[in-house]
Amino acid sequence: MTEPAQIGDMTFLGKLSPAYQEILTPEAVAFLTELVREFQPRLEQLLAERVKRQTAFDEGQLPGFLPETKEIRESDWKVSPIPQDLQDRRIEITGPVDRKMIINALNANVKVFMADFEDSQSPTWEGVIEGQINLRDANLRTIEYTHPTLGKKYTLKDDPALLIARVRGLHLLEKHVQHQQQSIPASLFDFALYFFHNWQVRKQQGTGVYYYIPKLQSHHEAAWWSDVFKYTESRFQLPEGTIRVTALIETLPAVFEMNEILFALREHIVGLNCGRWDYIFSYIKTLRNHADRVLPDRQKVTMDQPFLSAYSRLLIKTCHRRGALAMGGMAALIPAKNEMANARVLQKVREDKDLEARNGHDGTWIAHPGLADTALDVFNQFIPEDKPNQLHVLRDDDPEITEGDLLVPCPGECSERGMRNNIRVAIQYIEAWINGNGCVPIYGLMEDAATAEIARTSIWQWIRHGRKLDSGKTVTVALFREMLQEESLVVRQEVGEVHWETGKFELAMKILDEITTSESLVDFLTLPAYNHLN
Ligand SMILES: CC(=O)SCCNC(=O)CCNC(=O)[C@H](O)C(C)(C)COP(=O)(O)OP(=O)(O)OC[C@H]1O[C@@H](n2cnc3c(N)ncnc32)[C@H](O)[C@@H]1OP(=O)(O)O
Ligand SMILES: O=CC(=O)O
Ligand SMILES: [Mg+2]
Repeated sequence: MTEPAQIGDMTFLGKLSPAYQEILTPEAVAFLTELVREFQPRLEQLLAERVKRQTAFDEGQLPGFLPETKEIRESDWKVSPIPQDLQDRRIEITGPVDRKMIINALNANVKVFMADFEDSQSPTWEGVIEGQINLRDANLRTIEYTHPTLGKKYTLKDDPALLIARVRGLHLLEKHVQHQQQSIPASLFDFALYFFHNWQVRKQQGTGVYYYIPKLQSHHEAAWWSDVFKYTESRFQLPEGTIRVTALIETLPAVFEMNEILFALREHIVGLNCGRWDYIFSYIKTLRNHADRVLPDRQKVTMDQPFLSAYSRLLIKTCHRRGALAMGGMAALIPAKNEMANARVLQKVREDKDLEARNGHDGTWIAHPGLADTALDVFNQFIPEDKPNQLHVLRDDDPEITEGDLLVPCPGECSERGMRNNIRVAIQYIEAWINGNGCVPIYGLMEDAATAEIARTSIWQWIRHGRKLDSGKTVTVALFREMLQEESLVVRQEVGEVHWETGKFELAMKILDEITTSESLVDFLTLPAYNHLN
């Protein structure tokens, strides 16, 4: 156990090595403390609003466009002009803030690297502080890494990709840091430290400080972020717009407030992103009590399903009308080692990216450098090399996208195979996460916090509504528990006895059991899992 340490008004419960103290300087901590004092109380109110709103959905209401903000949706306005270096984002690679991955990502054949403190990062104390060290070194361009056993050296190429940092969601706390005996918001922790240590060097490089913000549920939350940005710029006497942000639209309530979110953040926002995996998770979570909107096997829930197609097309239409970029999402496929299997992966990625580019997205995400050339090839067919984006695609002639289009039930079967697959994925993902690894390849797919949420909430929802599987069995707690035992044996065989014995699989199964059989749906699996993280 590390002894608590005091820096200014903050108490630190995680270790403070000399390298960590370069990040947690008294000045950086003073800035973080100001933000916490100024913004944590309002954040708590916003989180309470989420609960109130969910109660209404649970009682039968459906999310929809807000009558009180009609004027914002219907009037003409645009977001601030997009800075030059953010205009061409046709391919963005994403990945956790691991040192080697950061170098590989910045060297990949992409325009942008989204450095992730969120879905793909398990927030151990070491992970989040070393992530800040790594990003500082990346911005300084001094970042290097030598593999401890292979001796392979990693350095940055001359023209690395543009770096955008994604901070943790508003619901998460950073338990290793306390202000007045209370854990502080993880979002402010990530935001403040990244800003403090990087604005100067980025200014010298002629650029701004760029962020992705995740999991917004309302335009009030966007307004909160806007005030955080304005406070920060004024505190450091920087021009408005030094901070630039792309917001993920990855919750069902937020899709009805895209205009309002852009408007609330109009001085700082440059685009919205279709975070499809959290969006699917949010569709399940928001409509948890709606028996007519239960989702089928997750393999069936693809971007060509009408409700997801409407989401992508409305996001593009809304963004382009307002002068903002409309980023696509993640295909979740990763290269296979076998050549034939890899050809199939690349073909699927090509099809997924083709749909996005054809819809009018300005760029897309990839999970692995091995997919960069394929995704780039597709987007280059829609965006010639001398053009930065597809902002000219206004989709004005499209039929109106209605509330009904965004909420339309998704057809498809709930299969026993799908349920068993969800169980095996969830066990393995939770086990990796509580061991400090937030993104893992499982059965040829990239699994992160968002995709794992779909796996576990699907089962919860199938239990809740007594779904019948293709095998004729009805999904109940007892059936889930029987399958959990059976599938754990499969996982045990797949990962091998040594990994099973040295890993935390039993604990992962216990967490999965708790969050799947609970009467009310646990908001995020990372909340109970965080209690088990160092
Ligand atoms: C829903 C969402 O939020 S999506 C966004 C969040 N998710 C992500 O960012 C996913 C990021 N991707 C990853 O973490 C990884 O690709 C994984 C875990 C899925 C697979 O990783 P690995 O098993 O290491 O893949 P693999 O062995 O094929 O890697 C080959 C090389 O590519 C590198 N690599 C793989 N993915 C990435 C990446 N996203 N960024 C940079 N480098 C990468 C590896 O570090 C490795 O480098 P090396 O040869 O120098 O050792
Ligand atoms: O963050 C992205 C997502 O798909 O979720
Ligand atoms: Mg997400």
